[in-house]
Amino acid sequence: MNGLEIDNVSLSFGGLKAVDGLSFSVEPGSVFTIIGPNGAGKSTVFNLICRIYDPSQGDIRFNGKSLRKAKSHEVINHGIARTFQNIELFEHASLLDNLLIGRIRHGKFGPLSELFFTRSQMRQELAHRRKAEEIIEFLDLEGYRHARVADLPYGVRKKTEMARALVSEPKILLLDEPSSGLTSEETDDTAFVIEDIREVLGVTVVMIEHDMKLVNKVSDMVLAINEGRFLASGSASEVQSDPDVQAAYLGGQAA
Ligand SMILES: Nc1ncnc2c1ncn2[C@@H]1O[C@H](COP(=O)(O)OP(=O)(O)OP(=O)(O)O)[C@@H](O)[C@H]1O
Repeated sequence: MNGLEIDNVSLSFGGLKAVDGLSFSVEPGSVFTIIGPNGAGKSTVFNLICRIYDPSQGDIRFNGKSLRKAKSHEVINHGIARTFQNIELFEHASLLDNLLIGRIRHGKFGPLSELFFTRSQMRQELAHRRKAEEIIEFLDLEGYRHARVADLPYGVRKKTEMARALVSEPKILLLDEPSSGLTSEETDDTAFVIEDIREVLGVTVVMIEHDMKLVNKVSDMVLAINEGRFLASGSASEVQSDPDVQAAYLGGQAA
């Protein structure tokens, strides 16, 4: 199957089943949102996809190929990029340098060839810069190109993290709570950005999100989980009106 498949995956931390026999699939070209109360296992699912954790059972496939043998740093070579719940950038580097670091998977040269700056390396360097500039323009970040990330407002840093993931030209982008810490105006802007990522760049989006307004606006498909297990899936409104989902939110902290 094309797209991302999570097939009967489990992972425990000591006695706690963080993900428990979970299966779902993500259609290419869609925006797929995972919701669930705090501690439901959402970020653990992302960490399993990105090979930060190894599942104790089950398989994760992307375009039919198992990711189980991939190392975490190789996941990007499969066309999977992500952002984090807590922004993870090189704070003391400029926005542009952070984006150029995000191009690493496209580098074809070994350390020795770095000593000799050949014509093809120059062409590659130019291609990296062009891609970085294209994404800067796409996300309206032109004014911040040379600013140090640590000096940027929170919302812009969040966008920078998205940009850093996008310059790797992923097929699928995992967004961990893209609206967290944003103002409602910035969250509205994020909805447009996500739609453009899908429509203009043709990138599939899988997102973890608590803000139901954003979920309703952009999601083609929503999956609700609780205690690491499947609760419901369907359209945003179907999932939100599901009695099991409502009970899970009432049982825990509301999202
Ligand atoms: N590295 C870890 N070691 C031990 N327990 C962990 C670890 N990571 C997550 N957990 C536990 O696994 C469960 C699922 O955590 P996870 O972070 O995936 O939930 P979540 O749905 O992303 O929550 P939130 O919405 O609060 O971010 C929680 O009970 C959490 O405390």
